[in-house]
Amino acid sequence: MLASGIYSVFRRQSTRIRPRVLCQTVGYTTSSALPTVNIVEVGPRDGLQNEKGAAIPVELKVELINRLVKAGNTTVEAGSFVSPKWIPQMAGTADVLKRMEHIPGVQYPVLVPNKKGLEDLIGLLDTNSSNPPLTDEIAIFTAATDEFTRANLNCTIKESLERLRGVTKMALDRGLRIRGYVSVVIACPYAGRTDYKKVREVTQELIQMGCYEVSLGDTVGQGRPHEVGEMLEEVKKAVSVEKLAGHFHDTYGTGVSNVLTALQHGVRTIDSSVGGLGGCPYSPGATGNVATEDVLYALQESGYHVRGSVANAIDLEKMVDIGWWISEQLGRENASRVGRAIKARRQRDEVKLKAKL
Ligand SMILES: CC(C)(COP(=O)([O-])OP(=O)([O-])OC[C@H]1O[C@@H](n2cnc3c(N)ncnc32)[C@H](O)[C@@H]1OP(=O)([O-])[O-])[C@@H](O)C(=O)NCCC(=O)NCCSC(=O)C[C@@](C)(O)CC(=O)[O-]
Repeated sequence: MLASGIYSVFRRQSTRIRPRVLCQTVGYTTSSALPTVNIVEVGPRDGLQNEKGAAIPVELKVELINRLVKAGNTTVEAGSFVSPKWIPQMAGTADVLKRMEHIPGVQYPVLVPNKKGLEDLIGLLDTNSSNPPLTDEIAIFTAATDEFTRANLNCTIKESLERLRGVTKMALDRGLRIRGYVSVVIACPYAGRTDYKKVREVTQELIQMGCYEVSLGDTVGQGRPHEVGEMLEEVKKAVSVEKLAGHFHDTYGTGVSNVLTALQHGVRTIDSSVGGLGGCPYSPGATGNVATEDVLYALQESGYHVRGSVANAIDLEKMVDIGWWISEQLGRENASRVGRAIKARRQRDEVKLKAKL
């Protein structure tokens, strides 16, 4: 009964995880009949890549990833094999992969922009025949406007897709799973409002190349819920909603609303970032991703089940601790509203307890 329950929930996610491995390794159970939401924790990549100032030590990145997995996250983006001249904070991703814990059943995708990044990753995998492997998943990325791809990848959309065709072929030949990203799906910092038809075309191309899923990025964090809904309905004309994920930055405070809208439109995978870490190096003024804590709180008792490995969930209280810990380590404000509220609640509880003693 339990096993079939687990399998029926995970069958729809068969491209994301392998149920049998998962059951044996992290001992998940899920009897929930509720629709299951997958969280892709992007803090260690999308979050940290945008931190200004001194280089973030490898040890800190490793500790962040390990803590996130202990809190129940089952997909944690671990870094990028990009040019350190372009994104200095992602230097050392190979060392991060080598030093962090690898829990069977947990996915640790890494971004690669081009063949050079993929060759570096494959070189690393070839010299580390660990089981489980250091990673078995890459994420590739492009955008829905030429202006943004020029800023982010130094080429047009068409050129980026041509490059990515070579990357995906090589990755699939190597047995790696591929996740795709399309940035600026609602608005672009350089080109204004995005044409949703372009989002549809680019998403479709990434799926045809072999991505098992494409994450649609409101990179600027400017999207309003109705716009997210309109964009998704356009993309769904060409791509099945099971293959779509939502990636919302929270610049205008619409992150959680946009997550809920995406779920209403059938999306079941959401990217988010502990403590709301991040921004986008090529989207001036954009804040971090919607905070994972805020998403978890919004989804409690909402009719959705969030998949995770701690008591069959992601532990919100532990995520709050991590959000505060990493914010302090980085000397930044904690951007999670729920993180701040829960800390205040804990302080009040402590005062009440002391008063009773
Ligand atoms: C793609 C390039 C390299 C083109 O940049 P380019 O300058 O046109 O590339 P190039 O081929 O001329 O190479 C320039 C130098 O970079 C090196 N290089 C080249 N490739 C690599 C590599 N993979 N790893 C390490 N080094 C690399 C290459 O070897 C060379 O070194 P040099 O000869 O000058 O010493 C550059 O534009 C780049 O690295 N862009 C990455 C940008 C990036 O990582 N952006 C952030 C991630 S996307 C994002 O955050 C959005 C997302 C996914 O979260 C969703 C959303 O929110 O919308």
